[in-house]
Amino acid sequence: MQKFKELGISEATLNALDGMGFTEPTPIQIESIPHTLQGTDVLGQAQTGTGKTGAFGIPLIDKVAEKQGVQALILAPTRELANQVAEQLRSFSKGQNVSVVTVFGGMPIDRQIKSLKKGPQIVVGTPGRVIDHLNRKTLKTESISTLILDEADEMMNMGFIDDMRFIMSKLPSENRQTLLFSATMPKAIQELVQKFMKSPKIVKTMSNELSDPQIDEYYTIVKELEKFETFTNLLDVQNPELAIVFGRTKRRVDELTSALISKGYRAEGLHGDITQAKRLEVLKKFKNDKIDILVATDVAARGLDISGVSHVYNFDIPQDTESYTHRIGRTGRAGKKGAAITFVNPVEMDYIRQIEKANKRQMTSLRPPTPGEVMQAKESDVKDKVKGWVESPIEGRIEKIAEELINVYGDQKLVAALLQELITSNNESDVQLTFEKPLSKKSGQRGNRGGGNSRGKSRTRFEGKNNKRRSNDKNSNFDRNKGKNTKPNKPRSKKQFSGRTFAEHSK
Ligand SMILES: Nc1ncnc2c1ncn2[C@@H]1O[C@H](COP(=O)(O)OP(=O)(O)OP(=O)(O)O)[C@@H](O)[C@H]1O
Repeated sequence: MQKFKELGISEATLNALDGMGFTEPTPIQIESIPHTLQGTDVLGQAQTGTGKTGAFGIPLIDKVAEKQGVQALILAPTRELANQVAEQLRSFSKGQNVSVVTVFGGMPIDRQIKSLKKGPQIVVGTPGRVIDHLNRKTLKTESISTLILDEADEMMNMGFIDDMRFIMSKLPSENRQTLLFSATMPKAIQELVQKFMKSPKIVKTMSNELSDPQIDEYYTIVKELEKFETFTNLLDVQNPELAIVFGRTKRRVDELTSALISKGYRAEGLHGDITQAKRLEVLKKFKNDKIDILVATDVAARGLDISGVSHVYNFDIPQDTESYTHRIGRTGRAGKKGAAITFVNPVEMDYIRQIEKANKRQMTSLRPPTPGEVMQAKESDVKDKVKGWVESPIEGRIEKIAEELINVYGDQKLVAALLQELITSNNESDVQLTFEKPLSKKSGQRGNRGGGNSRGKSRTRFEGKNNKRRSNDKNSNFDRNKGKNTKPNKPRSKKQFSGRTFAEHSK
């Protein structure tokens, strides 16, 4: 197996990689790093979770180290992704004199201006805020020699094509190296971006399937009104380590989050109407195990790298195959296994077939858990919890109440009554989600997202009457969640990942 050293990476960067546990480069890193170091433009495509950030980020550190002024600009479609890329670059450059600054909307511009004045070598940002800084002349471009477009197809889907063109027009072009990476590269995008690049080297390390074989893919046929119950039943039976559940709209995400919280799950929502500070806080909580379920719109579909995500649930079927690929790619990362379960209304089955066809993979039908399986899962969950409770310190006054109750009812009867209450306690709360129309029946040709201008040129979109243009909610900034019930709930204990076993005997 090839080592980073053989790819021409410097000793200083090798030390940082060693500290991160990056012993061997991934295939996309092996294939693309030599070209990047030579200064060639690269169009890189590899499956989700296979190290594309390192593919452009590791050689970039060697390119910019010790230089003065902004050397590289990286554009990403969402603020979370910009932040994550910057964090990775800081890790790659540990111990070296490389400074990385992020610029994205929703955060105070003054602080960004101050950071830019200090002359970082690398700036990572979302297109809107980068343009803002270009117009204010607070982002100096004269020494930029590298432009990186991360998830370029998504930036185009979001309508950033003109913004990207504008940004490129403001950068030196003669000796500029342009790198573009994504897991999905629709033809229209390839054609379009090649105009911005100089004889790019196309590096593809995809297997035949677009979806990662590390991910077991299931679909569950369920009617709209039964979705929530089926979902919580699956959560109880599969007991994910961490789960991301995707809803189609912001309203759906808000309602689903409140409903999960009311049922005792540790969940929080993420969408474009939530303030940026809150969005970053929610992600931090998810990464630090303070919540188990992240409920999100497609704002979380691209690039987010959170280790421990064992399950992705598509509560609503995604509106196009690229979105499906990126959503499920939040699990099964860096060689780990994961499971993705897509809920499908009986009238939406054509969409499952389209995904299968596009990804050249069959999905497995997963029947909803039976009441008996759910009850069994709840019982074993409570048993696990009891162990922890018994081993934790218990206050004297509680011991006293226990003594009183045991004297009245006897210990077995008392424990049985309490267990029954624990196991069935959240069953009664009634949950009403606003009815979402299923995607309309049929089609399957290459679709257009509608909406005019440059949006919608790149996506293999399912066609149908209900396919309104996906709301570009990723960077808007209005906090609708204020005042919503976010009180902490009983944590649920973690069990071994059981998705596959369950699926196997439910085929
Ligand atoms: N050479 C390596 N050795 C070990 N771990 C690695 C290596 N390269 C990347 N990783 C880890 O693999 C995970 C996925 O990497 P990354 O986020 O770059 O994937 P990606 O291909 O950009 O995925 P996506 O398409 O979803 O954006 C990260 O946690 C990263 O730290």
